[in-house]
Amino acid sequence: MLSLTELRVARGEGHERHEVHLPRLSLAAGHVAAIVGPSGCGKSTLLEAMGLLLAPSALHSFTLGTPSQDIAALQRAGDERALASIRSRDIGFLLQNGGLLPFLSVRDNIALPRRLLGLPEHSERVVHACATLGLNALLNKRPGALSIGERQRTAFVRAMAHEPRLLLADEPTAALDPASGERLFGLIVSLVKELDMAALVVSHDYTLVAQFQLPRLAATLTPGGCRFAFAA
Ligand SMILES: Nc1ncnc2c1ncn2[C@@H]1O[C@H](COP(=O)(O)OP(=O)(O)OP(=O)(O)O)[C@@H](O)[C@H]1O
Repeated sequence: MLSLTELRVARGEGHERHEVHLPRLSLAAGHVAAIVGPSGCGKSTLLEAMGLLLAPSALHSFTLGTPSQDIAALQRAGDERALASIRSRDIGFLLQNGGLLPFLSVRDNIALPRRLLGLPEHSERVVHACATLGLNALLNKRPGALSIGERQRTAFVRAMAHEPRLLLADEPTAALDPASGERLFGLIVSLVKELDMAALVVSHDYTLVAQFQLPRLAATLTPGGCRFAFAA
């Protein structure tokens, strides 16, 4: 479902340059992996590169979906149109700051990805996710009137509303209490199975990562950066 080799992505310049290296990653449909590592090692950078928000400095191969799309070839060819289409249709991104549009209600923020793709607005999975995460009473509010945890839950539902092939979530439980965090992790794991998608979740919550038995893509510091590999 997702297969990638030799991804390098750099942040900063000169002696502040920090390079993230992912030698290989393979994720089967229906699986979730956690990205773990110390603050500043490059977890968000890795997620942004895989979400096609940040151009890699090197990439050998990157395929996604069934039938598979050759993302590395599109990047080499500079085919921005095809990459933008994959980004909006096949990838769901939950950013660390939520990234909700402040002038839209919770309902409209969640509806936006489906609207933009011309999909029917009603989705049983979205209705179920809103109910599971306790968002039903908040649907008419704007993000400015929500707590950070409520924004995070809304951003999660928006990221999965169009049923992407790949879900990328940056610390989705950072602002949640333990019970809400567990509900959100449970929902991610069950949705990913149900929809045969793949997901990468950056998390500092090792208790949840262990509880859901997620494989860990862990950081090792290297001179000038950091390398990610599955931990034993
Ligand atoms: N826009 C940017 N320009 C330059 N350097 C950046 C930028 N964003 C991040 N960095 C640097 O890149 C490195 C990796 O940052 P990144 O945010 O990916 O780490 P992280 O592991 O997600 O950290 P955290 O757990 O604190 O969120 C850090 O050294 C950071 O200072």
